[in-house]
Amino acid sequence: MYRRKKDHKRGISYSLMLVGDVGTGKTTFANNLLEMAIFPHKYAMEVPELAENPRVKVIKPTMVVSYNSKNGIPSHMAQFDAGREHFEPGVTITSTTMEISTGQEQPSSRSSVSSESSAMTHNGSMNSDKISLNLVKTHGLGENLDNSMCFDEITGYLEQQFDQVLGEETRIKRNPRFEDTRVHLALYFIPPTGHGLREMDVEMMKRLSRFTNVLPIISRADSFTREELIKFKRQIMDDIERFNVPVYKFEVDPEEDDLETVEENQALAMLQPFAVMCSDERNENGHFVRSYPWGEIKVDDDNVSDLRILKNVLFGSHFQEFKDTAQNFLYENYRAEKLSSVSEWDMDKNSEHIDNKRNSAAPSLSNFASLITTGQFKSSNSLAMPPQSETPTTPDSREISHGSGPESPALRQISQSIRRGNEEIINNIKNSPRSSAPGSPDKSKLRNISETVPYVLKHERIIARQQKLEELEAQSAKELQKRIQDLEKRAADLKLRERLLRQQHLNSSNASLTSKSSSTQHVLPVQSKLKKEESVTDLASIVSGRA
Ligand SMILES: Nc1nc2c(ncn2[C@@H]2O[C@H](COP(=O)(O)OP(=O)(O)OP(=O)(O)O)[C@@H](O)[C@H]2O)c(=O)[nH]1
Repeated sequence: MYRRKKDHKRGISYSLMLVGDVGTGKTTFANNLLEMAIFPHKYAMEVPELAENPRVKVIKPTMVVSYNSKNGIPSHMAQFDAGREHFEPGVTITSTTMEISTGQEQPSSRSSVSSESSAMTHNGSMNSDKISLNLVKTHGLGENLDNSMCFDEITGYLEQQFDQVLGEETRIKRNPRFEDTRVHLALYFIPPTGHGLREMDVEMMKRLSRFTNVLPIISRADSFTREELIKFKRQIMDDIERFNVPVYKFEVDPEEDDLETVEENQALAMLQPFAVMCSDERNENGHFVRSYPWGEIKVDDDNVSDLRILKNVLFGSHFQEFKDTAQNFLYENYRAEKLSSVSEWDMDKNSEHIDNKRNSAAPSLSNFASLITTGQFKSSNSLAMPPQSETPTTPDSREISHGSGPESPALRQISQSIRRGNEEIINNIKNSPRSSAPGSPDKSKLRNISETVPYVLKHERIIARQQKLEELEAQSAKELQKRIQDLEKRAADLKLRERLLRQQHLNSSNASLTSKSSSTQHVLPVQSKLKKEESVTDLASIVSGRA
């Protein structure tokens, strides 16, 4: 009840991500989806007029939320300027939060928001009349020669949102203002090539699908004739099957679902991937249209664009389904994986990076291991460097690695016991979160976990980031070295060539001198002989001179 009241007040949170190559129409799509010119185009000369849709209110303006690639320094919460976006290397991720009113008091024109309202009330999935929509956009994907960094950046962002929830969940005292920014659905924009999926599309969608639902979208659908579009859609679905891309599928369960849902999902499955046509232009009736010399097309026309259907799917029929799948399936998988691997990871990393970590002020993961087995931190200053004189309550990985090497049976045994303890604690949290008496060891264990897990996750990310930077540095150093070698080789070649040319030149002048001297009846035989001896390679001329 309390949650519902809160939802009612704040609005149901919903997070969408728009991913795709540059120029695939993400900005135009977002503007059409919200029925207002909210996002400026990258190369637009004029900033569009805002606040055209009374149902949409911007709560948080567009901000950069990614760690951009500049030295790994976060540009977190920097204001975003679409006009300067191309100066940033890699990819930029922005987030815009808006409140969409879905109340019945609004005029019931055919719009995304009104259809969403009716669909949601009809499905019983929502009692609120507000949606707090977080629209995440990626900028710059496909602009770099090597896009792997962009993939990492985007999936890193998605993972970070999971980590934040995981950290929050494990706290004893929750933050009442915590905002869940897990992305429920990513719309992946496929450029209208007419040639199926590219390697980049397959890779990006696969990576996204670990953290969110993925819907492939064909952009700029007006590029195709009806037959071409059917063929292109078939090619894409074939590629999705062939490369096992786990996109969201409109599947049915005939035993569970009612007839209406079965029919609806079957129709949507036939339509997939949705092909949209969008525009910034409006006609005199306020409809978004694309006008061409031969006529005008409405972007909501079902004969040429799936935009209207997609809007209904996003905010109506599958709204709750996307949220549930993202939170109850994808996040739960991630959570279980993370919690069960964190202690093992700790042991491995500690033995591998023992020297690097010794001077690190970051929280030590070995704390996590020790608290799982004992329920106590090694030190109350766990986030700082542990004092040298401190005696740990359990043998931590440092001692183990000093004592008997990383592969010792003791280490394995401890790792197993940590795992068991970890699983036990997770089960305790799941089954009886309130069962332990105040001050009991379980409670202190839980408190310690709740304090540690957020730092463990953060620390893990920092180290991964550091490693990535080191890898990049090593790679660029290698490339630089290779270039230097190439340049040196080329310089040596050029020198050699220059010498050869000089000698050739010398030889030819000597040859002409010889012919002159012979024609002047051998007037200067000694000098010419001496000159030619200076040249090492011109053996023929020396021989002829001597002769
Ligand atoms: N023909 C056609 N053009 C479109 C469509 N949607 C958008 N465009 C045009 O495509 C160009 C790029 O559209 P944007 O919406 O800026 O694309 P984007 O993906 O946001 O681009 P970046 O900001 O570079 O990532 C603009 O000139 C749009 O007018 C469409 O459905 N059909």
